[in-house]
Amino acid sequence: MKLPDHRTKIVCTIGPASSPEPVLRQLILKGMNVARINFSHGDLKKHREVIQRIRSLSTELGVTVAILADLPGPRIRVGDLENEPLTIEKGDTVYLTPLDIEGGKNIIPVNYKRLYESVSPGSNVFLNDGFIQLRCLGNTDKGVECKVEIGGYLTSHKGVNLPGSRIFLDAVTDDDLRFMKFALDEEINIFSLSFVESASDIEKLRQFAQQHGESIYVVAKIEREEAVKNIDDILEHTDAIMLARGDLGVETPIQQVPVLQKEIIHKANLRGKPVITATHMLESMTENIRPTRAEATDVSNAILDGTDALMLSGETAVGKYPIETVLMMTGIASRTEKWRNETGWGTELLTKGIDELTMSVSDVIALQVYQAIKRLKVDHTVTPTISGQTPRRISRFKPDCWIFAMSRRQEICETLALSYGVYPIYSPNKGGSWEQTASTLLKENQIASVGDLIVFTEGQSPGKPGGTNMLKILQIE
Ligand SMILES: Nc1ncnc2c1ncn2[C@@H]1O[C@H](COP(=O)(O)OP(=O)(O)OP(=O)(O)O)[C@@H](O)[C@H]1O
Ligand SMILES: CC(=O)C(=O)O
Ligand SMILES: [K+]
Ligand SMILES: [Mg+2]
Repeated sequence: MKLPDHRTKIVCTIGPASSPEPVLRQLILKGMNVARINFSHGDLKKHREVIQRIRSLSTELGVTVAILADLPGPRIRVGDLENEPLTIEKGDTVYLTPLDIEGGKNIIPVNYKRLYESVSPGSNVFLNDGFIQLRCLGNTDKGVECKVEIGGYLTSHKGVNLPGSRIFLDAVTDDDLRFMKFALDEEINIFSLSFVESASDIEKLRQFAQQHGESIYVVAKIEREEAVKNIDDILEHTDAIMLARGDLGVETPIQQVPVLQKEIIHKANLRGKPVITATHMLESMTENIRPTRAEATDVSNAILDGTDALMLSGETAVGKYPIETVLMMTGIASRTEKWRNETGWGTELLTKGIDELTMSVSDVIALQVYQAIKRLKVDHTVTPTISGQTPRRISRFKPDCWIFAMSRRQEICETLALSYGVYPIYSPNKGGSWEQTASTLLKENQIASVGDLIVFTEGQSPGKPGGTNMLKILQIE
């Protein structure tokens, strides 16, 4: 058991650059808490190999590493292009076609059958994360005729966004269900869903899992205008959210992304739902060994906004420096957290508005744990947990001490890999009190020493989730 220097959780997207065993090993040793598998890319055989590799490294190194299966949702993509990259110039006319053909000069295939119905003259179409912008003129025999407003280079399978247009695709597609079945068979129980619009999309995923006898942890990806509008309801139903800034910056005005980030993180914090801030965090490190100043600042600011986790995408999936990128991220995180703990910067925001929420008994206990940590300079928090709720409720305040979450269930430990400052400990604990088990463990691992203050939470009816109703403050003897 070795505690990291940083308490912000690190999510790495795994791709060709990070799949080899030695790279995965280093990523885990340097601070990766969650491995994200993006089912929009790669093939199932490769995914299975990577999943098995991560599991065995996690056991060997004694580090909890959660696996997050990212489902594409109703994602529209460019099809295959004959010659790549295709140069698209401002002022050109191009045709978008739903036919499954190879794209070429001025004709771009799109994997969406009902394209003609979704767009109308004047609609905007964005390609490749919004870097290419088209305006629709109308439907023709050749396809949807579009004028290029902003040109660029296009390669196969890049994303297509139709902000403001109605999309006739299921929120959870057949592909999503196929990927989900595969992931459930691999004993993955953490899923993120792309392009969520409302809480019912989340419920569909849960129902499918239930039909397979599984209960899952859902991360709703906030990347559509609709999701921003429905954020309160989504937070009510989801387990966590991801600020998927890549698509969010195309689907909503990019100028609004920074304030949406702040508002949405705050709302999620208040409700004790973990947040992952994603996309372009250290983007330039995909190619370079040093990030830009703006990127370093972005990482730090997301932490000060109250994010639980930070995500790397291309940086670790296809980048030249996956390990260096994680080290850079954890370095910025530990500096920022130390400073926040010293100055209290932004911490008043973490409790702002909490009085207006209805609170359960365990919410009140969590708030008291936070007060105790602040006022008594508590050294460690220990929370035995069944569902993970108590440690998550404490974690939302981003306190200045580790929250050791002890659970009899490995899959709950994995979900806690997403919560700020939570150190999950899988502990079958057959016989013996949690208090004893925890004190012994912390002493044996030289984490706690004589005189240390520990906050310990407990439920009166052990075995019942949501039953935490006690708080004890103990001194290690
Ligand atoms: N398993 C994989 N195999 C091959 N390439 C991958 C894999 N995962 C990711 N990549 C590459 O890394 C890039 C960045 O990863 P990311 O997960 O952000 O994908 P994206 O397509 O940009 O995002 P999204 O699917 O969430 O819209 C991708 O564009 C893709 O080229
Ligand atoms: C991660 C993701 O899906 C996005 O940023 O759009
Ligand atoms: K995806
Ligand atoms: Mg996206």
